[in-house]
Amino acid sequence: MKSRITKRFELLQAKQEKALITYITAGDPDLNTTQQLVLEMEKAGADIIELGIPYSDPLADGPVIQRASQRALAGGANIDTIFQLVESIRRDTEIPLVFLVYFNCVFKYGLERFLNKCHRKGIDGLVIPDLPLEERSELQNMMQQYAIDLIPLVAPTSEERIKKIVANASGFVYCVSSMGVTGKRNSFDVDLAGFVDKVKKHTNIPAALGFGISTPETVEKLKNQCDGLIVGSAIIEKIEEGLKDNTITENVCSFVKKLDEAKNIA
Ligand SMILES: O=P(O)(O)OC[C@@H](O)[C@@H](O)c1c[nH]c2ccccc12
Repeated sequence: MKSRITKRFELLQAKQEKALITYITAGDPDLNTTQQLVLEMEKAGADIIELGIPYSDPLADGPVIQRASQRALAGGANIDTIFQLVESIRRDTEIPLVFLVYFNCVFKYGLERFLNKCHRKGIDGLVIPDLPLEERSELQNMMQQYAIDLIPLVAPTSEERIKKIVANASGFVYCVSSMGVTGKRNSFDVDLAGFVDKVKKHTNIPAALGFGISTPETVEKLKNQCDGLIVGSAIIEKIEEGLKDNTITENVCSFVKKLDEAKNIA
C-alpha cells in the first residue's frame, strides 16, 4: 500500500513540482495552535508536515527547536495528547504527517504500541534521528506492516554508509545539508547537488534537503538539486515572533506562502 507521502510526491512529480516540508514541534506553544498551524500551513502551500515530539534530551536539535520543545513540554504536551491531536487533525485533512521523534520516546512507549497508534491515528512516516543503523531492521519490518515510512537521515559524511542507510527506505530520504544541529547556516559548505546525486544512485525514492534552509532565497537556490525542501527553525522563529501579540498563525502562514512561491519559481 502506498503511503500518503509517496502519493504526494507522485502527484508533485507529475506537475514537476518540489515538496515543501514544514516542521513544527507539536504543542508549541499549545496543542490547539499546532492543530491550527497544520491546517493553515497546508493552505499556505506546505505539502508534508513534520511534527516534532518534544523531548528533554534532543541531541540533534539546535537552540530554536530546543526552545520549541521546552514550550511544548511546559504546555503539557506528551505522546498521548499528541496522538489525540493527530486524530483531531485527521478529521480535517489528508496532508502527509511525519513524526520527528527520538528513539527513547518510542522505546519507552513500546515499539508495537507506538506504531499501532501511529497507524490508527494517521501518521504516515517517522524520522528517528538517534536510531542506529544496526537497530533499524527490526523497526523497519514492523513498520512495513503498518504502511508507515521510516525516513532515513543521511549526512554528507556518511558516504560509504549511504547505500546501507537508504536500502529498503520508503517515503523519502532526509538529506542533511551539513553536519551539526538543526538551525540557520550562513552558507552550505558541501556540494549539495553532488551529495543528492550520490543518494539517488542508491535509491529511487525522493530526496529532500533539510538543515539550515531559512529563507525563500535559499529555497529558490536549492530547489533544482532535490525533490523536496525541509524548513524548521525559521518557522519556529515566526511562532516566537507571534507569541507576543498573538499573531502566530498569520506570521507563519505569510512566511510559508513565500517559501511556496520560491519553490514554484520557474
Ligand atoms: O531547523 P532546520 O535547520 O530548518 O532543519 C529542519 C529540522 O529542524 C527538523 O527536520 C528537525 C527537528 N529536529 C530534528 C532532529 C534531527 C533532524 C531533523 C530535525
